[in-house]
Amino acid sequence: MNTPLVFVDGHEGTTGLKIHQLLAQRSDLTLIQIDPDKRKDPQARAAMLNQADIAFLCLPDAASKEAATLTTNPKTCLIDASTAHRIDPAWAYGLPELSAEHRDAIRTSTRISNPGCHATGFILLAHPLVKAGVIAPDTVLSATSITGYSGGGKTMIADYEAKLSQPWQPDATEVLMAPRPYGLSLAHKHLPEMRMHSGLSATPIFMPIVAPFAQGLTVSIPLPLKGLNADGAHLQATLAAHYAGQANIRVHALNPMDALDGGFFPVQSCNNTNRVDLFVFASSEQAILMARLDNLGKGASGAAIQSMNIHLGLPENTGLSL
Ligand SMILES: NC(=O)C1=CN([C@@H]2O[C@H](COP(=O)(O)OP(=O)(O)OC[C@H]3O[C@@H](n4cnc5c(N)ncnc54)[C@H](OP(=O)(O)O)[C@@H]3O)[C@@H](O)[C@H]2O)C=CC1
Ligand SMILES: CC(=O)N[C@@H](CCC(=O)OP(=O)(O)O)C(=O)O
Repeated sequence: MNTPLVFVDGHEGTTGLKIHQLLAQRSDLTLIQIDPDKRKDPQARAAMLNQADIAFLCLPDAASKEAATLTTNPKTCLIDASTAHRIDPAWAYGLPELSAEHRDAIRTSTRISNPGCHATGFILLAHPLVKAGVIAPDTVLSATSITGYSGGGKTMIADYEAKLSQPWQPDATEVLMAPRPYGLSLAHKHLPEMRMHSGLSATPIFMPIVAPFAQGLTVSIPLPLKGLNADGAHLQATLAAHYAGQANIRVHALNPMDALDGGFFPVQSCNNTNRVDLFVFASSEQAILMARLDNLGKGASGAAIQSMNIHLGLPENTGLSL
């Protein structure tokens, strides 16, 4: 039997390597590889892209856009991990849990854009509440996201790991040992998709924070309840109803104090899974919504493989646990 041919453009990077590792174990696909000396040669890449049934683009934005123009075979399905096509209406947005239409678009489109890691958490929290009319579309939501340094790809990983392994150079390590807020130009690259795929008309205020651990991410959205016409129980029930039957999304009970570790929220508990955990912590006046995921799992490689499985009509097993 012919199995689908799968090519990973950028397979030596963080996202590409993980996709490769997860797919190498599968017998229902055939991985095809580019000559390592030609991995950035447009002609060699074009040949691989047009031979593949599925091509993952695990590249910087400019190289992803180039890959899209190099792909002329109408049968090749591109799954792009970069930011390049996430608000392009010609591309399906690879978050199948948002709606039946999203899942259908992933199945039928040959252009699929993989969501950003921070955006995945934010949109999974905000979309159902906007859709249900609990949050008005013109609300200016704010959000923070704490993430491990692997979210910054090879360069950031090398920087953290070189410096953290040099305790004899306290000046270098001390800066990285503290969490580092960024995105302070208020123009983080995930904002357009966060707004569009949540159904918001207003751009959220978003501050990501990178911290000295490799992997794991949690997005938090603070929400005043006054004027919302909803209490914490209603927020939790709305999320639970929206994601009922979605294997990759776990909506926790309201105020799950047992999910905390001595009162502290464990940011890394979805690591090495393709799962997102959603939480509502609420008092009578305020709520904090939280989404936890593995930035390399459901935030990148896991989500991309899930989209491939849906597109090919295969079981949704990504090789990561749920
Ligand atoms: N890391 C993460 O958690 C997430 C990353 N993403 C996105 O996925 C994409 C890949 O990210 P990530 O894996 O982290 O990045 P990395 O920097 O780890 O890897 C990118 C890879 O692309 C290669 N590359 C660069 N230009 C070209 C080119 N013209 N042709 C072929 N290969 C090229 C690089 O080569 P070289 O090895 O020579 O540098 C590198 O191997 C990015 O767009 C990123 O924003 C999305 C979600 C999460
Ligand atoms: C720590 C760090 O730098 N993280 C990256 C997000 C990683 C990611 O999701 O990148 P894509 O937008 O390409 O999907 C950032 O915030 O820019």
